[in-house]
Amino acid sequence: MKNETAVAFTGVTRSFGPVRAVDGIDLTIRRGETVALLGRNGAGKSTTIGLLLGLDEPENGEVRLFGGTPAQAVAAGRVGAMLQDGRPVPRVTVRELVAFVARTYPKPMPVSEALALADLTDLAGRRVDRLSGGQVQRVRFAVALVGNPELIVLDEPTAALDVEARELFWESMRGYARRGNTVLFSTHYLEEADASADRIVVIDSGRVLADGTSKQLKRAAGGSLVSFDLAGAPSEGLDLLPGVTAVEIRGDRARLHTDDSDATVRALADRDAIRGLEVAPVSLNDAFLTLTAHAPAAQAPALETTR
Ligand SMILES: Nc1ncnc2c1ncn2[C@@H]1O[C@H](COP(=O)(O)OP(=O)(O)OP(=O)(O)O)[C@@H](O)[C@H]1O
Repeated sequence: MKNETAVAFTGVTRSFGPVRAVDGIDLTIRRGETVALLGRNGAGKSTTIGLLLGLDEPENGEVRLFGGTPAQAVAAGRVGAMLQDGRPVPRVTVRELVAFVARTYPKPMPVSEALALADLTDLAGRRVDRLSGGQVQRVRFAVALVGNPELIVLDEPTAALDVEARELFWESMRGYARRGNTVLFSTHYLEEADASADRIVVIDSGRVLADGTSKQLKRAAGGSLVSFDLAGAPSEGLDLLPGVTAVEIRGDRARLHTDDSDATVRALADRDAIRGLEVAPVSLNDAFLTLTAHAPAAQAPALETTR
């Protein structure tokens, strides 16, 4: 069961007028995986999720869920979703709303279990329209999982949550994933992808730029960063040093991306260029910036981090 395919995109495209929101995506997600869809504003994440859920149709290519169409998987109750827009329903309590949704699924989990997973047990009797933004997000999470779906799709689930609420949310999500379920979530938060996903798919301009574990992405972007003060020395030739894959000069400081930091540091020592030397692993943030550096800028290049 573990290796069975949950999600398969093959050559999927979707345009809006001149904008190619999804531009030939091939993507396979196996059952039990937790995958982060990471990208800048306008990268194509929500469009991809809409196609996955069958809310929208691809122009070219095909989307399959559990070997069938998205509509079949959704109708069979195998998919739960938490999308970006969704207003609280007035006047019903949290328990009433979750119970109502549960009745629309063929094999729901007990309502109390969904409430516990979303950390809502203490709020079960409260009216949904009287909750804080973070509490409403948890209700939406409970609504997404009460049908006991094998695949849960979360579009920027922690947008607008504070740090503590975000951590609680991911704890709940990991609890759900540990039961063997498949999770796909989109985010701009690099640390969230790093901490909560088995695999990260970076998309930009509707294309998959990178796909792998956070370790693999960091390695693809150059394994370490070696930085030092130029102290007035010329920067020519730094790109030719052993291991170096890219060079950035910021003021008087040079930052070398390297896949062999030992060899790079030895070569710098030979040049007597080790003033203020620092060696650090590439962060996922650096990896993301390197990977998207050559792509055309998205409409709003905001890159958020949780720290
Ligand atoms: N219904 C639509 N009509 C016209 N253009 C659209 C529509 N939906 C999306 N787009 C465009 O398609 C591109 C991809 O948008 P999408 O919402 O998929 O990106 P995103 O990665 O989810 O962005 P964000 O992080 O800002 O939510 C953008 O250029 C967007 O303006």
